[in-house]
Amino acid sequence: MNSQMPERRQGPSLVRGDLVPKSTYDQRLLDRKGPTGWLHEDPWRVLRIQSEFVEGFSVLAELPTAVTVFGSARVPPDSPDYELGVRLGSALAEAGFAVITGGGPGLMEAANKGAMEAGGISVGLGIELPHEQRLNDYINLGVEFRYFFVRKTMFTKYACGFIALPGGFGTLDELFESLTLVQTHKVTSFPVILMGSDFWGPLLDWVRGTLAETGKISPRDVDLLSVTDDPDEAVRIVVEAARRNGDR
Ligand SMILES: CC(C)=CCNc1ncnc2c1ncn2[C@@H]1O[C@H](COP(=O)(O)O)[C@@H](O)[C@H]1O
Repeated sequence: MNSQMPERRQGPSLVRGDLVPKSTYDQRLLDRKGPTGWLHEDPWRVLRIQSEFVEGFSVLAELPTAVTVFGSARVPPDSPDYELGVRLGSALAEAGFAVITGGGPGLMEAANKGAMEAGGISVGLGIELPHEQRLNDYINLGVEFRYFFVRKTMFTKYACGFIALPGGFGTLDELFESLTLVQTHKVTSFPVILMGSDFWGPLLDWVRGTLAETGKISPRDVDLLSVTDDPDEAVRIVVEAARRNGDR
């Protein structure tokens, strides 16, 4: 063998001759002049998604049993629905539940406000949006996510029930995702509660009428939803389900 041949050990491998690269792994790692296109490629995204799960699980794993509250981002503080959200957040906190919301304004803020004012744990799981936005002021534990689907896992994993206040597409998306998880037994003994009977009434009529009557859902599926205007009643439903599930 030619002892003049250049040789390099690279971790577990050995390269000689023309295969010896001009730089080392460390040099390339520390080189700030390299291209950055890989930041936007899928293998790197997968790592970023993984890190988001790791961060979310780490921050939330030691929460007490929580209830996730969904609701409109657009409701102003002087509206009756905001007031309902505050009362709901307080009632949940007084019953010992952490309250998880999407961390935004409107009814998310209302539920966080109620929870915080009642001395509870008020959690905001924020999402990066195209327009500037920060977590609301009534959160004592906040996590910001890049990916909607990672955040949605956190809404479910740490909660023992979902409560939907009035809302638009975002709330409906979260409500129906929750219902599908319950319907398909991906989560068990999980109450899904609608608060605001006037607001949700027409949707429920359509669920009972059109969906059930045309066989798109089973008649029993209608019972997966509870409706109330009373925060204490919502808490009672969650507590009973949590007891059945052995959560508390
Ligand atoms: C004023 C405005 C559009 C702010 C958007 N800011 C938001 N911040 C955090 N979560 C959000 C936001 N918009 C929608 N969501 C998610 O979707 C639901 C509300 O959507 P919507 O307003 O009902 O359809 C919330 O439960 C929340 O999880």
